[in-house]
Amino acid sequence: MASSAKDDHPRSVKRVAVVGAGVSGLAAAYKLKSHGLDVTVFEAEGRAGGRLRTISRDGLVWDEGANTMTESETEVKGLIDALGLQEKQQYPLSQHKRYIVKNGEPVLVPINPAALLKSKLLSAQSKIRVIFEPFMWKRNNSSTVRDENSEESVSRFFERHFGKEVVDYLIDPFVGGSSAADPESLSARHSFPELWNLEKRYGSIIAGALQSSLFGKRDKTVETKGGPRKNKNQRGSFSFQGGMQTLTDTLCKELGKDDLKLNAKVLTLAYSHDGSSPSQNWSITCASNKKTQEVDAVIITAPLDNVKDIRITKRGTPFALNFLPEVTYLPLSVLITTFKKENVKRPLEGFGVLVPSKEEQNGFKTLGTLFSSMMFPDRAPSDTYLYTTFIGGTRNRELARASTDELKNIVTSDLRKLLGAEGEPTFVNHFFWSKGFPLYGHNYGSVLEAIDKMEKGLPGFYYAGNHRGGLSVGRAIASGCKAADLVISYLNNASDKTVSDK
Ligand SMILES: Cc1cc2nc3c(=O)[nH]c(=O)nc-3n(C[C@H](O)[C@H](O)[C@H](O)COP(=O)(O)OP(=O)(O)OC[C@H]3O[C@@H](n4cnc5c(N)ncnc54)[C@H](O)[C@@H]3O)c2cc1C
Ligand SMILES: C=Cc1c2[nH]c(c1C)Cc1[nH]c(c(CCC(=O)O)c1C)Cc1[nH]c(c(C)c1CCC(=O)O)Cc1[nH]c(c(C)c1C=C)C2
Repeated sequence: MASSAKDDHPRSVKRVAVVGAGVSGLAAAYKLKSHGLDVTVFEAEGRAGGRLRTISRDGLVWDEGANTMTESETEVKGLIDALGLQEKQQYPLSQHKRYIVKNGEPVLVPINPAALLKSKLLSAQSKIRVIFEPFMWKRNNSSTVRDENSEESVSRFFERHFGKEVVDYLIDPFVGGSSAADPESLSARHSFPELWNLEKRYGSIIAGALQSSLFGKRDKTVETKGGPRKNKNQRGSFSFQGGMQTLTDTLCKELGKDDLKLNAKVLTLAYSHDGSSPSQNWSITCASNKKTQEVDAVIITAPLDNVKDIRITKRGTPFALNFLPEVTYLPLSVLITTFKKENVKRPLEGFGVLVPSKEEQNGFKTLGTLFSSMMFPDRAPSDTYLYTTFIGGTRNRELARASTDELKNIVTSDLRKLLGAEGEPTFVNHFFWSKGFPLYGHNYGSVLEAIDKMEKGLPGFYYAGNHRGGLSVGRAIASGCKAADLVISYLNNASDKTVSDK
């Protein structure tokens, strides 16, 4: 019997390597370790956290990467609970107040039908089109539902349903503020999979969303060991006391120093299983330590661009990754500025303001600004406002690379127009992400296929992170946790196989 054979010959603990100490890699490592496996995380940089990056200096706290996250994925709630981080979760004040610039002025984004009817954001014609979308679809059923395999852009998808103004003043700023991309470059199927499926099922997006949320209410409460629990958190976005990096710092603490190798860029991965044993099929070398490390399975969370640089061999033969398509990356600059409150003449309360591309004609050059110290007052002294402004993305790749001085002038000019911020900022900090975001563009389907092919060709090799299934922190965590589950069942299957082979 399998179990007695196991007891007679206790197997040493299985070892797993995780490449990349961003939030997906750390979440995967935490799950594997909680499962009793030996884990080593290899990180190329001298710090862990990846795109979660918080700085505290001179009484200011700011995030240079992700600023908030949501609990839309069940894995997030599970992780926060397991880490005991609920007490440190910080919900932004007035987070549902979000603004979009129209004709040079910030306009509150309507969050219900009554507010939409009153809003200055859309013309009467567009409002009518939104309200009548469910009926319009029925009339134009055959012409509006697109071919399932077509690679339709986000702009075309929404324009068919709601018209051009909705794309220009709702969709364009929304995708800018959640991916730094523009609606023309994004694939509708991959950027809005839920809406894509709603259209397929119901035709009308609005009718579909209403129906599915009515039915969904039943589905959203899930049974867990601790009793029924809401699947989706209704409280919206959040951060942590001390900023987003609190999450990855806590994960690192749980892992322990020995299990996390910094300045350890992975250079080679060799799969060498010869059929004699299921254990330690993988050898790894990294930059800091040329000594080879043996592991049973590998999870890679490095950006695909970096994966191409790793030399992978399978039983002595190079495993060429030339089938991986080019991923387009979007550059982004993040500018932190502070102003004395008395110098900001029209401050706004809420989450932040987004600038549609159309508003470039009114002289705006930024993508948007988070009202960071309005959301989290403990992030700046009480007489100071701290703002986080984003520049670049698909809208202006060149500007993302501009000097700190040039960007400071651009941000100061936009904040003067939007909030009446007068004079120079009292503090400026600039962080440049040369490859801030992978673009979920029209070739994204082939990226997913290539990831599958890579995993199929390499036993015990799994890929996770924000290139797969979503850009958000929550999706990256979910992806890491899924990869950890796959490793666990791969190792269990391998052990069962050997034991029964005996
Ligand atoms: C400016 C900005 C703002 C954002 N805002 C938000 C937000 O508000 N809300 C939200 O939900 N999401 C936001 N995101 C997205 C989110 O932060 C990321 O998608 C997520 O953190 C990605 O995590 P990851 O683990 O997949 O990748 P990463 O964080 O990129 O981690 C990958 C790690 O792999 C390492 N690595 C690369 N190559 C190797 C190698 N060969 N060997 C070893 N290590 C290697 C890298 O150094 C890196 O640390 C934002 C991102 C940016 C850039
Ligand atoms: C203006 C540029 C950007 C702002 N944040 C980001 C950019 C590029 C990056 C970003 N923000 C979010 C995500 C996760 C996306 C996801 O798939 O969930 C990313 C990659 C969170 C987010 N920010 C906004 C929205 C609508 C979301 C989705 C989650 C949520 O609703 O909270 C809006 C928004 N982003 C920025 C501003 C100023 C802003 C609204 C006023 C900055």
